[in-house]
Amino acid sequence: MVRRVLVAGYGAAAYVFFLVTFLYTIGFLAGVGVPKDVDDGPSGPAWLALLVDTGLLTLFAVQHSVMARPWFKRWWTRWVAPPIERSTYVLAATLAVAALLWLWRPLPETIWSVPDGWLRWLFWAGHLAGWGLLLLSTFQIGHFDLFGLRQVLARLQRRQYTEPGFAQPFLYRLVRHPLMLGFLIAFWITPDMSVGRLYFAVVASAYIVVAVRFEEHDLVGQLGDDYRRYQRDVPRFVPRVSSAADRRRPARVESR
Ligand SMILES: C[S@@+](CC[C@H](N)C(=O)[O-])C[C@H]1O[C@@H](n2cnc3c(N)ncnc32)[C@H](O)[C@@H]1O
Repeated sequence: MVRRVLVAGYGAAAYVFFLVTFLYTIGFLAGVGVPKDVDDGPSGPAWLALLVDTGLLTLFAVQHSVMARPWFKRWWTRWVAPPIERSTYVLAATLAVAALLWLWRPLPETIWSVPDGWLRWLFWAGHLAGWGLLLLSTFQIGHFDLFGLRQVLARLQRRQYTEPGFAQPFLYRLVRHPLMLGFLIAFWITPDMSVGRLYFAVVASAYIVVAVRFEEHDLVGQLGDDYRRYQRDVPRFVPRVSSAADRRRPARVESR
């Protein structure tokens, strides 16, 4: 019993840590409500800022990509118990983000700044819509599974955990990667763009384009022709202009 409670506590702590860091990241990129944002930090030569920032982004990319691969999961679940595997992944990813937020060096020169007025509000609305899309997408494919909470809860209740499986709810019938599209929108639609923010957006967007290829490679491995059909029918990031009836009709993918 004590062990199961500890497992649940670990999962809950990892989730809370993620949530706080995620909210801080929104403030960090928006430059609102946080003590250190993307344009704050120690001043120094531009080459040093680029070196440190590239290292931090690379750390996140490597952690995220390697630990998400099926071969890595098979390997490390020999040591990490399956109920806490996802929470440990979330913890590692959050630590990599926290390091980035903490150690990021600014390049604050302005690239663009939308003047006060309706256009600036429009940019803010677009920016927030990106974060909203991201959050909504997590709920469409199982928010609490994605962040490891249902796994530890099942262990606490001595239930067998079953993965939610491949889903095609509304957003996933429009594009294959709505969650990543949310990130892209939040990175690029911003009323104030500095050199540092632009560098972040360029590198993070390039990483997203590469990371979804790895993810799709794994999904083709798991689902075969069903996923290939989904790839053919549903665009990667940019929704097709089609009728509402088309969108209601899911591509034929059975389960993961
Ligand atoms: C961080 S989520 C990102 C999902 C997707 N790339 C997106 O941008 O919306 C990554 C996890 O979602 C899973 N996944 C991707 N598409 C899915 C779908 N349509 N239904 C359920 N899980 C999905 C992947 O297998 C992976 O474990």
